[in-house]
Amino acid sequence: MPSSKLSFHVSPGGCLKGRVRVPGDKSISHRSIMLGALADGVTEVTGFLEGADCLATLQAMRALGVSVETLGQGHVRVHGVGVDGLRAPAAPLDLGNSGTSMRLMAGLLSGQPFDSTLTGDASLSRRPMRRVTGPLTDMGASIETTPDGTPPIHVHGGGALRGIRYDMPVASAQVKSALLLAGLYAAGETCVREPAPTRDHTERMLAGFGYAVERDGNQVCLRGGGRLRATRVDVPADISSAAFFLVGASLAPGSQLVLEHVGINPTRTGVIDILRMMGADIEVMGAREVGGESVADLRVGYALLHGIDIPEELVPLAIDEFPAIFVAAACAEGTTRLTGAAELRVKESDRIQVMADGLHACGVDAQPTTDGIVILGTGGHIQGGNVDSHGDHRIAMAFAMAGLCSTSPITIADCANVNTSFPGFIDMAQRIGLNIKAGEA
Ligand SMILES: O=C(O)C1=C[C@@H](OP(=O)(O)O)[C@@H](O)[C@H](O)C1
Ligand SMILES: C=C(OP(=O)(O)O)C(=O)O
Repeated sequence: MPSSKLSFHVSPGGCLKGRVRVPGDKSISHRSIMLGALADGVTEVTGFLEGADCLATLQAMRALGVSVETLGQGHVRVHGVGVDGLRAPAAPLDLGNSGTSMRLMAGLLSGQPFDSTLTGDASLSRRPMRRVTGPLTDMGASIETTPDGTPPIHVHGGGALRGIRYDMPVASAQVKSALLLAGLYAAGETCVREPAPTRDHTERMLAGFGYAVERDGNQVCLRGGGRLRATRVDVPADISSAAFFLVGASLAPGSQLVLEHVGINPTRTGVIDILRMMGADIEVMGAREVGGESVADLRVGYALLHGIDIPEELVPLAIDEFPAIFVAAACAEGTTRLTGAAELRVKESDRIQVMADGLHACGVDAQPTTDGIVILGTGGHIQGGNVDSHGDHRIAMAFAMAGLCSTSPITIADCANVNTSFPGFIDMAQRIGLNIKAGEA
């Protein structure tokens, strides 16, 4: 039976208790492999996310001639080949479900002397790529998408890149990172200006690999032609995965949970701010610096949540957490309004429409808008129902948490892609008290 038939079945009730460390940060894991590959020397990565998305990046790097050892339990050793050491791949690079892999690799491959093709699954093949191919073309790259601007992407290598100054029309860390990676190969300076702060892991990690990056307000610049020095990367637990349990524990009376060693880079903590504005009881404990990134343990207990108008400036800082936040809003007292989040429509699914449909299936009044949603919280429980995740990992895990505030079971279809970002989700969720089972639909 195809794995897309995997479904989750959540029974109502229960609460979340204990201490857990969710898997490694997806964004940092991707970058550790890419920069490790381009560095001189051997990079040791610990805490690496062994989910399908980051493994797609790892396989792509192997196909480009980089030796990458997977030593178990998130320990990966990357034998860097230097900025000029990649080799032409023998076949198209299949990046599965991973937008980050495709967009960052498009930048990286634009600077190579060989041709390459990037493909993905049905979801990735619908996602917009002109946001990277446009500015890469301005840098002198020869790069094509389909006429719709979707994958596959064909990169014709061998051209000379030149640095540009680019004002991003959308706040996207993937676009910023793609241009910085291409900028490593460009003559002169590449500068990217963002309309609002987005995750800055690329800039931080480049600095960790000894590459000079200048940051000034909303602009980041680097000069091409430098080299990267291998280093150690300790990947913190992914706040985007922790977010599901922050929401679940907030919704279920009796919950008391500690999420260990979570990355709390300020460009990622919008979910904590938003949930606290809604009344959540979240404590950041023992904040510390690990390899250029901040980490902390997060304690979360049950709290009565209320609806809010989500400040637009928090949107890029919580962009992947909205499916979970919508579930919190559905169980909260009063109305929650989100605006300025049209980007949610071009993720692994149209997260505004798919969440609205799922919430309707659970009896919640949720009105999608062009750039957001209005959710009328029930002030307690929602109904159960049958929800379709459309193969979107974050939708599947968000509705799994909804079981903690539903009156009857919730069945969620098409959940296999949870493995892209959170392998072991079912086991960990069961261990801390969620009444969830996975099965073939
Ligand atoms: O750079 C990254 O690692 C990511 C950036 C974000 O995408 P956008 O750049 O499209 O906002 C985010 O949604 C994605 O999960 C990971
Ligand atoms: C949008 C996401 O990832 P990507 O763009 O890498 O597919 C996500 O993980 O929520």
